[in-house]
Amino acid sequence: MANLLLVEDDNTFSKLLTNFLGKHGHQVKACSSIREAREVLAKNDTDGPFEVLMLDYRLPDGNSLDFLKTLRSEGNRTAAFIMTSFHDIRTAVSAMQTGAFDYITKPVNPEELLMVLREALNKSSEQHDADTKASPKSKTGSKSDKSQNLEYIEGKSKLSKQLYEYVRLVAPTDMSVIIQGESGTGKEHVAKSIHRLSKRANGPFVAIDCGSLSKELAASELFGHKKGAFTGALQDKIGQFEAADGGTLFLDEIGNLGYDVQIKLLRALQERIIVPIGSTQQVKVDVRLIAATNEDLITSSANGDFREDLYHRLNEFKIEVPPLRRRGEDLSIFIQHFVNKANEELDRNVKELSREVLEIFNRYDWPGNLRELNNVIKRLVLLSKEEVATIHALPAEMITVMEEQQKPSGSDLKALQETHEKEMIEKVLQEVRYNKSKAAKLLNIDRKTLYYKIEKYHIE
Ligand SMILES: Nc1ncnc2c1ncn2[C@@H]1O[C@H](COP(=O)(O)OP(=O)(O)OP(=O)(O)O)[C@@H](O)[C@H]1O
Repeated sequence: MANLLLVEDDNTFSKLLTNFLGKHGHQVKACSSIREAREVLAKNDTDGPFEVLMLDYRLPDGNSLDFLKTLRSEGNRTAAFIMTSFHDIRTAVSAMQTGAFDYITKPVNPEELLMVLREALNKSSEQHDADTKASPKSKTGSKSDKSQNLEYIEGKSKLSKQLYEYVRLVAPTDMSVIIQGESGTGKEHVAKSIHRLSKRANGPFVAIDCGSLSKELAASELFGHKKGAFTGALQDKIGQFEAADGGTLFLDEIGNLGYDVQIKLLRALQERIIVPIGSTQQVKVDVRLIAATNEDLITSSANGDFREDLYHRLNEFKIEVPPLRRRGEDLSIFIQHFVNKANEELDRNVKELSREVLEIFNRYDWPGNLRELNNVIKRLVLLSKEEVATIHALPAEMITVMEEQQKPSGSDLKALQETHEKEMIEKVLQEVRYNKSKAAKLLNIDRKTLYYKIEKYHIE
């Protein structure tokens, strides 16, 4: 039995979920707004802490991503997943950067819900194990490796070949690397590949998700602390820099680190020395750093959000991981890989996907990249009892959205105009590396109009 917090403003759906989960042995506390959820979390009068937060995306007093961001910044690290309509999928994708564990599309399929919940509970217990361990290799705040399938595939497209050529080129050196790419493109996989092909392969690979750390926690997580250094520092703690000694430290979503921590990080990189919080003792460390980001750190440093000196120190080598929609023939290779993986995990025997499903997959632009493909296939396999997975196991709204996208016909002038407008905006944004001011200027519209159109056309 698990203790779950459900935040959902649709009362009928909320009751349905509560009953359904109750029948499966879980205890659910349901709230209908962020305010109410905050009160419940503050009181914490349930039997023990919540193990999983299930959050509807749109709530009457805000959206659950902002809510989650606040919770994370306050140090709450309970596993959370977002429930969202397919229309909001792009937002759900960014949920991953706010430290959500996963997302699930509405209407929620019961079997899928139980599967995601099971995975969230696994994650929650791993987190708990890590939090209660005070050993030097404690993975507190770090991304755990345990549940991840280490098997990976490279793909055959030109972009993939180039990607892995760079990986093999930089791996044996001790250079710091920045891995840039959209959410879910496989940046962590690339980082692990570099580690495995490096001279440090026998040393530890420690991954930290900077997106899910509060500003206060980040410094102690990276550099460790002495007992009593701050409220809550009940014992000495070794930071992840030390845990990664002799190996590789992977900092995911590095753009989320606060300015103070950035200064400390720069010093650690330059001098190869760290000082735990509350200590005066310097500790020598031998760590290779790999950082990942899905934003353009040059722009962030121009805006003053990211220190330029740190950027240059990290950027000894940069690797761009291409989005799935640009990886051409790789799509079918990844489909096969994820189908095999899902068959194994879910004890199914799906041999192939129907022609309609493949057509949709080929046309869809996969904003959540490999993670989204993996999720959609997992759902497809879970719901397919036959050897051929058909369109019926796809989220209904995915099919609707694809049908809508197909609509612009030669005679539908408005739709054609909109398609052209969308393509033009995407092209210009890419040209100016997503600098919106520059893009607005080139397109001869004001920034506000550009933002409106980006939202309207769901441009990333
Ligand atoms: N080359 C690969 N082969 C097989 N699976 C992969 C590969 N790359 C990524 N994946 C799978 O895709 C998902 C996303 O990968 P990963 O976490 O590495 O992406 P990411 O870019 O680091 O994501 P984020 O931006 O959210 O940090 C994971 O489930 C991972 O197992």
